[in-house]
Amino acid sequence: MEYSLVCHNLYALSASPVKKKLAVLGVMFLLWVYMLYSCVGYCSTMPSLVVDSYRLKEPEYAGRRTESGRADLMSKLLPRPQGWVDLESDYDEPSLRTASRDLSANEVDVDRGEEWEEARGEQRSPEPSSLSSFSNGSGSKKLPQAIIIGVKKGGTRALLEFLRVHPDIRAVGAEPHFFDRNYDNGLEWYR
Ligand SMILES: Nc1ncnc2c1ncn2[C@@H]1O[C@H](COP(=O)(O)OS(=O)(=O)O)[C@@H](OP(=O)(O)O)[C@H]1O
Repeated sequence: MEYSLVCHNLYALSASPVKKKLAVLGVMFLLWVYMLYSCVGYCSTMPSLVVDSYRLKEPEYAGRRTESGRADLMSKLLPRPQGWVDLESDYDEPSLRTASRDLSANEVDVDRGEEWEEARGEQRSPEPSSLSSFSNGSGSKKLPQAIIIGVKKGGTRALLEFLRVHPDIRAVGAEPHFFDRNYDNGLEWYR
């Protein structure tokens, strides 16, 4: 069909100036359609940049602008490495907790991935109160459950920032220097 149209346009070239212009326009239109067609085909072969709503069910988008929301999103988007150590201790499902703590049982990761995601989803909803209580000072004061110790320039800040991404981990903003500078202030100060 395109071939006959082109022939027709070529024939028209020898007719009159108006027909010549129409013929040129026709050829240009065909070229434009061809380019558009090629472009659409090329775009459809590109990998999609839209994050698959993979496991991010609609209601879970709520709160993505909060710190815990961003962290939750990151933890869902980043693949869990083999031998992932689950630092949380308050998940209800004992088998899941055992699995995530067992560094040698790498094979359970694949099978338990879905359970892990589900457990996280269930645990997230009552979560915001903990962070907000931390920021407004209304939360209970506790001694730390983990301490990062390292020499200067040993990468402790990087480790802290990686851990801080986890929504269930809270960390003080600045280094408290309890053991070297504030030990005399006692545990009450440390809380
Ligand atoms: N994974 C890894 N590999 C190599 N280097 C790393 C890594 N993580 C952190 N870093 C570098 O560690 C430096 C910061 O360490 P600290 O956070 O312990 O510094 S500080 O003493 O608390 O100020 C800092 O080095 P400088 O940029 O030279 O200061 C970081 O770039």
